[in-house]
Amino acid sequence: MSEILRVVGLVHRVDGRALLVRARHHAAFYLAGGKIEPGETELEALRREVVEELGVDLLAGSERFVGRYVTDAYGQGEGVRVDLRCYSAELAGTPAPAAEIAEMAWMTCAEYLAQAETAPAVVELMKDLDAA
Ligand SMILES: Nc1nc2c([nH]c(=O)n2[C@H]2C[C@H](O)[C@@H](COP(=O)(O)OP(=O)(O)OP(=O)(O)O)O2)c(=O)[nH]1
Repeated sequence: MSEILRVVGLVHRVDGRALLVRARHHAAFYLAGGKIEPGETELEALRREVVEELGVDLLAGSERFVGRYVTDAYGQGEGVRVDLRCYSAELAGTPAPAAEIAEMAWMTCAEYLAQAETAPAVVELMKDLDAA
């Protein structure tokens, strides 16, 4: 049976590079963020996940919808899709890896595409950001 995960992701760019995270036990970097819990708005989920993963809050009112990407989910079994809603936002402090995040990195589109492993939705997003 096919499943679709409703996920929200943070698009935060400085000097042309996007902030990406890599969770423990995963090879690919992707957007900070995660599944939207029942009853939560997309921005509530984004804020909760960013605080958890990067130890920093979003600057209230700075959030902007960037785009929605429906692709195969990264790191899940066959037939699992992700519906990734992406928002840009300013951060109210300096991000640092926390909780299940093993490391973070700042990458251009070209640097992301050169990674040995990538997340399909992030490939699409990075190409769109590069073309904009
Ligand atoms: N945070 C995030 N998740 C993504 C992206 N692209 C993508 O396919 N995903 C998938 C991976 C996960 O299956 C799911 C996000 O779930 P989650 O971050 O709440 O993680 P989780 O602990 O529930 O999932 P799991 O890693 O234990 O399977 O969306 C992305 O850019 N950012």
